[in-house]
Amino acid sequence: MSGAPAGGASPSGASASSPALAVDGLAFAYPDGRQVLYGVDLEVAQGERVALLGPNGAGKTTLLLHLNGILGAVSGGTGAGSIQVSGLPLRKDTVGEIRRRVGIVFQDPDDQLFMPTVADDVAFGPANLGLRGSELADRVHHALSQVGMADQADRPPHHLSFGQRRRVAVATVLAMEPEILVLDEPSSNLDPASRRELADILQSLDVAVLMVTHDLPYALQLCSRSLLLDGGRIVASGATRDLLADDALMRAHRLELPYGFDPLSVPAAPAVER
Ligand SMILES: Nc1ncnc2c1ncn2[C@@H]1O[C@H](COP(=O)(O)OP(=O)(O)OP(=O)(O)O)[C@@H](O)[C@H]1O
Repeated sequence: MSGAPAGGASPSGASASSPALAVDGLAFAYPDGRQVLYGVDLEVAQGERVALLGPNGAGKTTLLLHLNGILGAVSGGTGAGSIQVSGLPLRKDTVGEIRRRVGIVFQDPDDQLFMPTVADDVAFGPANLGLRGSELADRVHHALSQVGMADQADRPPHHLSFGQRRRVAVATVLAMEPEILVLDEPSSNLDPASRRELADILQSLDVAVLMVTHDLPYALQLCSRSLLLDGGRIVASGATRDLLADDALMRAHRLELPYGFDPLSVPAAPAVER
């Protein structure tokens, strides 16, 4: 969480009372001219978990890649709009701090794991921030403990199962003590037990989450609120249960629940006051 004083802005512009993430009027076209985002507005409150739903090609990944400046104006691209993370605006001079604050867990853990051991991978980011010695070791141990992988610290990542590698990828991001955890399809390719274990881990974390997912029961279980992106626009926003129970909305945007799944029969994730 932000170290800024409650209710006031720090010299960096960060504020503990600001939303964890605020996106305002985000528009973007790829260099080939294809317009993918059209004025996207969204907010994730401190401690809130929000699902970003939408059919293939809606622009979800394109949006995620803007959140830490991989795409967008700070990377030399074109577009419009603004992004703030706990009150700190994304700009060329803040992109380093924004990348620490926005922890993106990509769909393929092997995109994020490249060191000889699990501990080395988790240490990589905090070591780049300047942590050393016992401070670094404690940070690594804590992040691995948060995902139940502390006993695997000395193993090479490629000896782990896919589900374990995804948990380590989450730990690499948690070790940066982010303001918001951004997950791209966290339940994809997981067996039912690994899927449930990851849900338990995500529910135990005290950090805001924005989660792109096609796994609608997962969104319902973990996220009290969902946003629906289609054609580069937020077309619906509300309680996940209400969105999933809206048959006409679901059909209009190519979202389908598993056969026989009734969103009204599942306890909804508790809402966070915003
Ligand atoms: N590098 C690129 N250059 C041009 N167009 C791109 C590029 N990357 C993605 N697109 C286009 O942008 C649109 C949105 O893609 P994006 O991957 O953001 O959607 P998505 O909602 O994440 O889809 P999915 O659910 O399939 O992952 C698609 O039409 C895609 O073809």
